[in-house]
Amino acid sequence: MALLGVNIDHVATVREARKTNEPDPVWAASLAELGGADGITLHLREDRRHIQERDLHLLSQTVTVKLNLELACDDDVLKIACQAKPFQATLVPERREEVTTEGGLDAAGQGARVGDAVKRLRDAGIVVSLFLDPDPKQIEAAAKMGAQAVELHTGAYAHATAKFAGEDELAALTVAAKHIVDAGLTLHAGHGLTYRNVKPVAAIPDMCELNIGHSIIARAIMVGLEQAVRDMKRLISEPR
Ligand SMILES: CC(=O)[C@@H](O)[C@H](O)COP(=O)(O)O
Ligand SMILES: NCC(=O)COP(=O)(O)O
Repeated sequence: MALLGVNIDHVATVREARKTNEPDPVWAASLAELGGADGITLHLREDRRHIQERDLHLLSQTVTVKLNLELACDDDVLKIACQAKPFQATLVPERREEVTTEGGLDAAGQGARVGDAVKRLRDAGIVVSLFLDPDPKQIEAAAKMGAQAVELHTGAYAHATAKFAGEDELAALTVAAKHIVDAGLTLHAGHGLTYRNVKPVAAIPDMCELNIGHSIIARAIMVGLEQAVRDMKRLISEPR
């Protein structure tokens, strides 16, 4: 069964809407753990629009499950990551103007930059995952540069399922997943997954970890975070 990493960015989004001190993503992480989260994910963006360095430092000391830090291949955040030493780092592309992460990392086209980031993180003892589109050349580049895992970007599948389609996108994810596993890398997936579209992705063979944020936090506003996490855990553990 795939592990569930709960992304708590959007708890911080609500806090930053008022630049105050609530709701606290550190509290949210504890509640997510109580609901059965296997991991906590956070994205320290260059523009600090939600998660702040203070959150990362406190979460590094308090989270008792796997802490997964998403970050760009940027010198400043790489330094912060190497000091905070989360269990895992997932390298992602970033554009200041984007509403959320739009595409996968270009590990094939920016091999030197991404490879250097992988090395710095691994030298600090951090497990490294790359957030990639389901594209064979990207997966091959990830394996060559020493990444240990690939998180498949499920955004195209998620967009399609919102229009009651998604079979082609799911097929592309399934083929890429096999490629990742055959290359000796651990298989993760995430982005745009919801209570409605998660089950087919959770059922992809060898799926090890799903990172889900927006949909869980949206439901948590209605039912509470522990319950929202429990509901998602149940879905990913049920057969398709
Ligand atoms: C990499 C990814 O798919 C997302 O988790 C992304 O990091 C989310 O960033 P935002 O929370 O800023 O949308
Ligand atoms: N890497 C994906 C993630 O952490 C959560 O993305 P989303 O569920 O907020 O779209």
